[in-house]
Amino acid sequence: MGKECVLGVEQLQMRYGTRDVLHEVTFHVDRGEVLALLGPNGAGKTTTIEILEGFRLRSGGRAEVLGVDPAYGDERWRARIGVVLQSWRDHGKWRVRELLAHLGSYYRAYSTAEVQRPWDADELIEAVGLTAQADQKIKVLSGGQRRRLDVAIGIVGRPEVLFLDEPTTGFDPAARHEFHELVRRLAREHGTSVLLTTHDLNEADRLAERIVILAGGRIIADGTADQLARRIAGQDEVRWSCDGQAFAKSMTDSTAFVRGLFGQYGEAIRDLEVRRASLENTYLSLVHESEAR
Ligand SMILES: Nc1ncnc2c1ncn2[C@@H]1O[C@H](COP(=O)(O)OP(=O)(O)OP(=O)(O)O)[C@@H](O)[C@H]1O
Repeated sequence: MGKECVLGVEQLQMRYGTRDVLHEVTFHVDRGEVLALLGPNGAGKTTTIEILEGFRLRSGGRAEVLGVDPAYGDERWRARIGVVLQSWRDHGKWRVRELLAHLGSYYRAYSTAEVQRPWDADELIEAVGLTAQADQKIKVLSGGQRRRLDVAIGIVGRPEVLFLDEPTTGFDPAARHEFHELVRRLAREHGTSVLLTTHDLNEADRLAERIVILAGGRIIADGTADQLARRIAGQDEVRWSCDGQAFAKSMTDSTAFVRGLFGQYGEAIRDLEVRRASLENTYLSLVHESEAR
């Protein structure tokens, strides 16, 4: 079965005044796919996401989300997308369950046979790990708990496409782990397509099936973490020790190297370790390469 593209930009351009900040950016996301948009500060990630959310008008090129040009998305279209915005501080007096039930009620009119809207408030609260805080006022929540609430607000309408702009900033490691599980479940079980920006390369590696790297408003890489790693030389690092001496070497074909090593030294080889280039190495190398051009 062919994959269904739910979101895409082609030759996308953005100009602020006389400055071009996006240059012919082209990528797409399939149904149920998690795509991470990475890039240094100022690369154009938020601008791209805001254009796709319909919050910003592009200067050129094409954009489509769920078959609609975001510049002309109506309420029905908006009900099918989810956006995680930063903290709902103005609602400090509301209680968690109360706010989610209230916001969810706006989506009821957009419920369909395939997608029941909104998400039941208690089920949603459990899914984001806020059960113990369900009856607390928002102003007493910790930073990480507020962020979980932001995520709950973003998905209360059971969106088909979810935009997450640096979603786990301020999460403790356990909250981050639970959040990753939630995003995977949304993609796998509910077919939600996710476009995520993050500076946490571990997060991108764990969550995303595909990674797009933007630098200076241009796409410099697009592929799986493995495909990107293969683009940089010396991708694997092999470490071993022999007769009490430690060795380390970077190479492209570690399998052949290890075979040769055992052929030559056999039983004398100890502490063998083979490491694929981390996404961090790959990312730094690709960004550095693009800056040198
Ligand atoms: N409203 C605006 N007016 C003028 N320039 C802007 C505006 N918003 C963003 N920019 C510029 O556009 C470029 C891209 O910004 P954007 O916020 O999209 O980058 P980003 O990749 O999301 O960065 P970060 O990782 O720091 O969040 C930057 O050079 C920024 O200064």
